[in-house]
Amino acid sequence: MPELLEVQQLSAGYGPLRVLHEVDLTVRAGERLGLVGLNGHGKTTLMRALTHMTSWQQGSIKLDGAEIGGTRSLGAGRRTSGLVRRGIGVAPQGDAIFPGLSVRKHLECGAHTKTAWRTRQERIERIFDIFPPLRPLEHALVGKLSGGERRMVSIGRMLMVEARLYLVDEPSLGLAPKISERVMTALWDLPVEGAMIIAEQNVALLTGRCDRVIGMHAGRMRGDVGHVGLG
Ligand SMILES: Nc1ncnc2c1ncn2[C@@H]1O[C@H](COP(=O)(O)OP(=O)(O)OP(=O)(O)O)[C@@H](O)[C@H]1O
Repeated sequence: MPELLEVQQLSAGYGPLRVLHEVDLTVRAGERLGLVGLNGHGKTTLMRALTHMTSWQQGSIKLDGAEIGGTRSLGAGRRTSGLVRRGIGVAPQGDAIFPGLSVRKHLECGAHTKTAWRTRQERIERIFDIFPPLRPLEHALVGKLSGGERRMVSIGRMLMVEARLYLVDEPSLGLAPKISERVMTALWDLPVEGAMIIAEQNVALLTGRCDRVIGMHAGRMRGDVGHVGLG
């Protein structure tokens, strides 16, 4: 499989704080990579650096061979919308949802390309097939949903366009074990042509639901934990 994401010597942080230290990482097309590490070791910061959401960064990030990294000393988010258009989809930690909007409106927010907007109805149907509990909640306000349902909305919104690289940050956070397993299994079952990185503290949840798991400790990669996929 060709390399879809190639990260070399990526450092990033916030103000004077350096969180990532010369990270190297390669992800192949079709691969689902689990990123494990304890709280505060830099998993979220790596995902933010891939979308230029840290306050500064340096190092190379190649997406499908094109350089999207480089040195940036100020200004989180200036290139983020361009990177999303280039094919990076994000389900951020802790949902980042709008409590006053309905499930349908959230999913429509994810349809940000012209093609996705034109075909949003069938895309929403597909999300309901992936997460059946959302179907009867189509017009419910997201603020009234359970944690598990909100997580499904957040991931569903990410899936409304075909991304090359999906970044899913701690899908199990705050969820009951059974619901976490359901969400993780749905992620594993998705037919994805690009690649997916799933950050997770609970390595057991990744077992059987990722092709490869890498550890992260104190802002550095800790090598492959192992190939734990089913396929
Ligand atoms: N916006 C920010 N400003 C300053 N420091 C931050 C910011 N976000 C994270 N940090 C710090 O960066 C370090 C790494 O945090 P990060 O969120 O990347 O870790 P993580 O492995 O994803 O853990 P978590 O599971 O809590 O998200 C921590 O020391 C954290 O306090």
